Amino acid sequence: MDDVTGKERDPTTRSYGPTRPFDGAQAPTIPDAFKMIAQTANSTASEFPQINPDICIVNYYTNFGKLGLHQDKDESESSLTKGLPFISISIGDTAEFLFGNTRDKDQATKINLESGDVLILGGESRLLFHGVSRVKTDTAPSWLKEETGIRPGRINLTFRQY
Ligand SMILES: O=C(O)CCC(=O)C(=O)O
Ligand SMILES: [Fe+2]
Repeated sequence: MDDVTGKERDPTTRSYGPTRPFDGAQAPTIPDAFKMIAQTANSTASEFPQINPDICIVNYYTNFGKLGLHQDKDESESSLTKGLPFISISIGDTAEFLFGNTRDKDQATKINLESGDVLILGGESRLLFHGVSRVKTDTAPSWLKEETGIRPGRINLTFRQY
């Protein structure tokens, strides 16, 4: 697998760079094992191009966590024009995930993203509005809690190519 230097995202300016904004630390590379999972998932969605991820955003949601409807459009113009997919992996408690063509949550479609679910938005769906309306308390698989001691809440990883 190619060794692509990771990028850090500055949530304030919504831009990507080689270093972490608050302390200047170099962005680490994405572990090969993580990349492998993302790229294997990517290859099952054969209608979308294959990416070589250089960004992995990790979001942790407590059981009160939410994320408003938004579009992911901070990646390069070329990446967005080509509709390069992002691959999202959910771990822990189930999320109620919304997506739609506008920012209006009343018109959005609601699905559950359970632990282990993979969601891929690419091609024409790359710029869909999406967000998390709630995280459902104590819905993580019991084996996951027992084997890892994962704390309550949800972890989401999204892999992208800048
Ligand atoms: O947590 C999720 O499922 C979505 C995360 C997301 O939309 C993002 O990081 O841009
Ligand atoms: Fe997003």
